[in-house]
Amino acid sequence: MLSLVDVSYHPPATPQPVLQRVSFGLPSQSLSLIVGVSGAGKTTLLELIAGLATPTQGKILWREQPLQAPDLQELAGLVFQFPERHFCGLTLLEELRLGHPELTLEQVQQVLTTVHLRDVPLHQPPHYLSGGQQRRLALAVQLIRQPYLLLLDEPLAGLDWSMRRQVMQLLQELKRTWALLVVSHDTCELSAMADQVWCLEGGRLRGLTG
Ligand SMILES: Nc1ncnc2c1ncn2[C@@H]1O[C@H](COP(=O)(O)OP(=O)(O)OP(=O)(O)O)[C@@H](O)[C@H]1O
Repeated sequence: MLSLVDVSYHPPATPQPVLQRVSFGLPSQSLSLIVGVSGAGKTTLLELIAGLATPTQGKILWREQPLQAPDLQELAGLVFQFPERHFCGLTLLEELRLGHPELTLEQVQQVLTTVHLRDVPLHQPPHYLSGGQQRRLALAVQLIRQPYLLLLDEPLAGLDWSMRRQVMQLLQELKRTWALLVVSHDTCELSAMADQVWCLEGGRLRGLTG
């Protein structure tokens, strides 16, 4: 289990801390949801867990051991909001192998099967995929690194009803294997499948359901 213990984040540029004494645990095979209005600190929290920023106080632990940013970068896969805007590969294969040219075709096919993109040709440009397929590719880009934890920033944003359903179905499947943490500005459809739901308000976290 990955745990946050009294994590605060107070960059010098802000009069108030962005996050204050945030504590929670992320068990494997579960989906946790954090809701909060715009500016509540949701993305900042994901960046701390992904090792892209460092808490100014508190600890992030993995099996009781404190973790540093490089450990977190290994353990967590962060899917940004509108991830399709950040695709750089000219083809699906290139996108999946960015930074990991050693990945075998078998590993690539395996992850594409996991996200139900097995039938899409590997030479297809990512931008030719539908919105729902692009979100699934963004998940595959993180899954292929075999993280413990998937961090998802507004995974349903900008999708129509049928694409939202596709992505939700996939998240339901992924939580059988991975720990998932989703942040969103509303309680959205995902709260029905969440194992724990918290609200982030004024930099503090409070539980909504368990
Ligand atoms: N390093 C930093 N320096 C100054 N301010 C920061 C820093 N990191 C975060 N903030 C501020 O913290 C606040 C929370 O930002 P964050 O993007 O985490 O919110 P959010 O809940 O994800 O919002 P949204 O839903 O609009 O994406 C913002 O006001 C942001 O400007």
